[in-house]
Amino acid sequence: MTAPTLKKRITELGAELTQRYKEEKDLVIICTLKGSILFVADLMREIDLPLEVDFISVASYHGGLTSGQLQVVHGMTTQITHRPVLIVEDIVDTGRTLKKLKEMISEGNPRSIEVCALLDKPSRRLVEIEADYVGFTIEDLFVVGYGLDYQQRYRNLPYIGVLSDPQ
Ligand SMILES: O=P(O)(O)OC[C@H]1O[C@H](OP(=O)(O)OP(=O)(O)O)[C@H](O)[C@@H]1O
Ligand code: HPA
Ligand SMILES: [Mg+2]
Repeated sequence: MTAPTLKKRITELGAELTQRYKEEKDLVIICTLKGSILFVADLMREIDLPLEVDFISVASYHGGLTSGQLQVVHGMTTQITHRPVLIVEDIVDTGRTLKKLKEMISEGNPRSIEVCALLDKPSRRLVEIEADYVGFTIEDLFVVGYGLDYQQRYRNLPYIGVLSDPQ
């Protein structure tokens, strides 16, 4: 996925989300660190509404290729009670991260919780969960770039590519 392809799709997602949330007040965007930082930075500039952004740090891949235990490394401070929450994720793979995250966030009693994921790998799903807005549906390939890492590398690539020969 080239940088212009990403930009075009993110512009579309931003317009869709602007329509979705325009009647609501107090939108909170929750970005999952670290993978979603580039995506949220671009997406929030395409949402033409007042909003608040916060970050939550959860890690399940621990830098590698396979998903393990979900760890909350850094929580968020924003009050989300009775507010519409949009979780922004870079990728939904097995779905474990998102499922846990949604459970945790719903404990804060928000008005609604929706998920916008840049990438969706449905063929890898191990738990039942779907994002409400998806940028691209992809095959079962390990991808890097535009925030996504392999052992903490490649996040700074401006495009998304397939990791060809993981070491
Ligand atoms: O659907 P799953 O199989 O749970 O995988 C998806 C999650 O895994 C990755 O995070 P990671 O744990 O690698 O942390 P990072 O964002 O800091 O790279 C990715 O950013 C998603 O949050
Ligand atoms: O394909 C992927 N790439 C990088 N990080 C990931 N976390 C889950 N799936 C992936
Ligand atoms: Mg990672």
